[in-house]
Amino acid sequence: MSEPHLVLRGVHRHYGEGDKFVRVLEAADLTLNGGELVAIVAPSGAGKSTLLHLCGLLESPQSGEIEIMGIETSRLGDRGRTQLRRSTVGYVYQFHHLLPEFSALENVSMPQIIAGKPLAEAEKRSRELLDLLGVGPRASHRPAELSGGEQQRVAIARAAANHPRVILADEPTGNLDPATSDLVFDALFGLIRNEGAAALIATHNHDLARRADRIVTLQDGLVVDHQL
Ligand SMILES: Nc1ncnc2c1ncn2[C@@H]1O[C@H](COP(=O)(O)OP(=O)(O)OP(=O)(O)O)[C@@H](O)[C@H]1O
Repeated sequence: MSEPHLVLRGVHRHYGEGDKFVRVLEAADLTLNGGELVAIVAPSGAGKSTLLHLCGLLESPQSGEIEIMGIETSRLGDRGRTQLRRSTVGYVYQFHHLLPEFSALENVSMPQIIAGKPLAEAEKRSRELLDLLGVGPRASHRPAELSGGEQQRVAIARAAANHPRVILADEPTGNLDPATSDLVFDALFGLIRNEGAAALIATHNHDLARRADRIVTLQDGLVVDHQL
């Protein structure tokens, strides 16, 4: 079997001190393999966003190891972390965060251009992704000219633009109605399988979580397997 895309070992993360001390993760372990889709379902404040930020190298743990594509990240400096994040991680948020003055095609091309890809190649990849996610016909539309579900599918295409090995999604359907959530999840699932990425998706939607390969929750600072 190929190496896991993401591994957390004994990760500890707390915030604040004294009466503001909040222990979020105590000794969290998690392994995500390529093509695997894991849903994380836990109550508000349990630490889902914290876990995703740690996996995406946006925050550092106080102790423990986080490995992405075999690279142990604790000894990397800020530049090394940023480089690794840009080349291996794609992030999808609850609100799409697309750039309002740019078209769907430009929004998806942007991270590729920043990574140094020539424009024609970037646009080719963007069109493939937009087609795969069912929003190809909206490529020239700006975010305000798209529905909520379309905006979110463009945001997923953008997250996948640089072939990330790990896709992290924080409530990606949190502000969509059930039918649209289903559509966006279908698109996200199809994409992850197609690209062979590993995905960790925080969601409050149990029906969607059940469609993942595995469901985990956070309990006493640990990541534990969960059945709904
Ligand atoms: N920067 C911070 N400083 C202090 N405490 C923080 C910080 N970020 C998060 N916390 C605390 O850590 C805990 C976990 O927060 P987190 O946002 O990870 O939860 P969550 O499970 O994503 O919640 P929700 O479902 O409501 O978004 C919360 O109790 C929160 O108050």
